[in-house]
Amino acid sequence: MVKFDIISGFLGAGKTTLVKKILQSLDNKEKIVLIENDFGEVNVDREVLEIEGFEVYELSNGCVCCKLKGDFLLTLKQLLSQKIDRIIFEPSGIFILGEILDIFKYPEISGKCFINSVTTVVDAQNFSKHLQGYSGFFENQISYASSLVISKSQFLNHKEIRLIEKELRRINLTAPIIAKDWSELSGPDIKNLIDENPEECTMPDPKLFLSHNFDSIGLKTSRILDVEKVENILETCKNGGFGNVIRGKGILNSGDRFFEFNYVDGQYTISESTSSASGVVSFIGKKLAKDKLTAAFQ
Ligand SMILES: Nc1nc2c(ncn2[C@@H]2O[C@H](COP(=O)(O)OP(=O)(O)OP(=O)(O)O)[C@@H](O)[C@H]2O)c(=O)[nH]1
Repeated sequence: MVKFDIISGFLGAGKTTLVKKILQSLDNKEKIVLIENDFGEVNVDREVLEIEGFEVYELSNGCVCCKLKGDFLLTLKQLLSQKIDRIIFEPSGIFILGEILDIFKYPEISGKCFINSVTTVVDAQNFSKHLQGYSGFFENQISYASSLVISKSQFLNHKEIRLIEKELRRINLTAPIIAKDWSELSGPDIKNLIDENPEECTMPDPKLFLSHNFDSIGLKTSRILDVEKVENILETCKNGGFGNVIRGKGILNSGDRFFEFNYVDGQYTISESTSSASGVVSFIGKKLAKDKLTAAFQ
């Protein structure tokens, strides 16, 4: 039977970062494929993961729990006709697990594949903001996790982390909670996350409905943009000049090198990229000023 591992978490929580760590920790004799679902029109994560040499199937411009559910079923059927051992699935940050469970009841899927784990990444830095602002998605993702992993814990003190753990335990009574700084996570820590779950995955009531009324914009650009220019754009995001930007990411060309940017709720980083597939940008938020964002990058 093919193992199906879900790495869930809200926008910008750290799913792709954890997927990379998981892939580096798993037995390299296993044939593993990835399904990346991005709410935006352009799938930046695919570019990031393919650089690392992994086989990635992309589902973009919507969420597999609603608009892309049919595409998800087709992709799954196609993958299960091949000889593989494990599928790692990174859903969009606004994914509702219950909405795809019926797919795992079809005999052609259930006879070949089972949900092995649901790991939810919880962003420590934005915990209160996400809990208050997007509680439907946020609590749903936490409550059905078989493991919870706190990301960006190094930005908070011990007491703040304990409070987050307490809140997580209120929402999910049983899942192990991992709050270590990710630079200290060992290979076995990561492998245990998805393969040693003490509890069987508890499956949610599939009737929960949450409206995906988020805006997104995906752009491809051949423009040469230097880092300072992109810093200015991200500062404008912070100040609300492009609407309410929740998440932004991209790979760009500064002329002599490629760089990646990551924007999550007012914080951003810019780092060097090994990608040669540059010129991709994606933003998700509410009431986005799409024309202004397009003009900034194109
Ligand atoms: N310092 C630090 N940064 C982290 C950690 N986890 C994630 N990040 C950063 O957070 C940003 C978002 O991480 P991703 O892994 O792309 O998050 P994601 O959940 O896949 O984001 P979506 O694309 O919205 O689905 C990146 O800049 C990461 O480097 C962490 O534990 N520590």
